[in-house]
Amino acid sequence: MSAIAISGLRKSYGPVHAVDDVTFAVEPGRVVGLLGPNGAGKSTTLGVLLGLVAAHAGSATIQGRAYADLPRPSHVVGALLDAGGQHPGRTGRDHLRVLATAARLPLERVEEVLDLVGMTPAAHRRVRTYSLGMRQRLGLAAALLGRPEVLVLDEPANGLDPAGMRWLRTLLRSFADDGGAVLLASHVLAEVAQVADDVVVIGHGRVLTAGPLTDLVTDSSLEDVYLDLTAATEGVR
Ligand SMILES: Nc1ncnc2c1ncn2[C@@H]1O[C@H](COP(=O)(O)OP(=O)(O)OP(=O)(O)O)[C@@H](O)[C@H]1O
Repeated sequence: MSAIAISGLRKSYGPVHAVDDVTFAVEPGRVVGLLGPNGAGKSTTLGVLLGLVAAHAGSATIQGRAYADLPRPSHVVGALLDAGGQHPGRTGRDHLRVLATAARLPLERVEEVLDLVGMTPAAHRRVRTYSLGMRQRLGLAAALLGRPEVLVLDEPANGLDPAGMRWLRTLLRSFADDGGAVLLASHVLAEVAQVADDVVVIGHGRVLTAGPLTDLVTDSSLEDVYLDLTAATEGVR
């Protein structure tokens, strides 16, 4: 069974076909980069997958079930969509404790994930004092809380410094090498090129290409391939 299966997915906002018949899968042990220009439909696809956006047609499942039907979702999937969802007045540690309590996870796990993302020294500070990169790290800690088998990440490298980018890459690689599956939406092509096994490129809501990175990038760089593929869909809708 695929870790993530998206099939014939459609979602429109008025006249805009945000997602227009999108089909792809993420297998266990793979890091899949979801690429596409601004407004291509990446966030909408992830939103449907995580039960935040209702699709008009098709299906999006995690380990064979819609998100809403997962018995203990935090044990199955960890998501980082928008680091802005963190309460600014809470400390980083309290933010994670609230999430851990809601998911019925032991509070010791909070200390483990804080350590994992390198945030232990800043855990007592309020989120409003965090830099973007620190909020991203806290968001990743939240995603990892339930020891999920699937990670769904929207622009996780946003705001990370070079050391943070390398740390993230290592984390995602070892997560996948342990059998986990990662779906990673990103604009940072160099980052995707260094970590992804497979790439799905979408433009104007449609899949332009999908497959192993090594098949896509032979003589040219991922940037060249990506810009060629998306040239026809240039400009936001
Ligand atoms: N809530 C909404 N209401 C109206 N239109 C929306 C809404 N959400 C997304 N859209 C539109 O759907 C299309 C796809 O948007 P989406 O956010 O999925 O793209 P994206 O690939 O994530 O873009 P970006 O890289 O800029 O984050 C865009 O044209 C966008 O304007």
